[in-house]
Amino acid sequence: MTLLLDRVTFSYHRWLRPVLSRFTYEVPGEGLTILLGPNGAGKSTTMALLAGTVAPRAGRVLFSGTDLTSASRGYRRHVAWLPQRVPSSRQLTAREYVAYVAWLKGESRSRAWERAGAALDQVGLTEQAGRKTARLSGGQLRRVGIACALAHDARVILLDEPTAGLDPHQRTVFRDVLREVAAKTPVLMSTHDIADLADEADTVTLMDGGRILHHGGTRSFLDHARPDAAPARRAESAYAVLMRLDGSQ
Ligand SMILES: Nc1ncnc2c1ncn2[C@@H]1O[C@H](COP(=O)(O)OP(=O)(O)OP(=O)(O)O)[C@@H](O)[C@H]1O
Repeated sequence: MTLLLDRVTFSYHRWLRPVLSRFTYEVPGEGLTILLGPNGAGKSTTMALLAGTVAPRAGRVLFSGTDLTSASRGYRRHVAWLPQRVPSSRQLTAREYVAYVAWLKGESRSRAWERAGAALDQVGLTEQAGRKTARLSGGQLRRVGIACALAHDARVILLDEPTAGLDPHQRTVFRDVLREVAAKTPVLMSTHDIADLADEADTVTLMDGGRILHHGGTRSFLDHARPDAAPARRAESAYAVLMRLDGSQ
């Protein structure tokens, strides 16, 4: 699997300045990649382009060499996508919601139902499986969204801030799930939880202002930390140094 933004230019409106301009980025083909950057850096935009939910104004989005503009329907089955805001439904229970997404992604009805139960169990929501999603808390709804991303056999998983709004215990549960999932399927995940997740990641991408400031193995990212940074603060320090926030450059 290769997933690549090739010299992509994108703006939300024709008259607005592009968020990304001739932007090239390839999602690593294995393991967990975390996408870091300040608010407004372009992370969600990058992920939405990779998920095929928005189209570039120029350039190409290539999945294993095929341009998405000509193959979007088929492509969406291969990509699992957790958007930043998970819409709730008044009608559907958590299990129905996850099963519906799995069915849309090409699973048979019975398999989608089965997978939905297993995915909700993975994210610790079995007890809420029968509740309408509109009646869940923000963190629970986020976990329903994560379950949707896990409930079908995707070839790449894109998670936009999956840990936002999760309580500390659920973050730990999520980390365990993530480790298991990323061992089999490449995962690209945007996050502000650097300290929590840098240790788990194989690759770290840091972007700002629609540009990549760092892309490489986690160790090479952490090497940017100040030498006096405490071990538990190395990721935060590396981020500050690369973003030139620490006053040292
Ligand atoms: N729907 C929209 N309409 C117009 N501009 C938008 C829209 N969504 C995002 N933008 C702009 O695009 C730029 C990149 O936003 P994006 O959401 O991709 O950043 P981000 O790195 O995901 O930020 P955050 O960490 O806050 O989620 C920002 O300047 C933002 O204001």
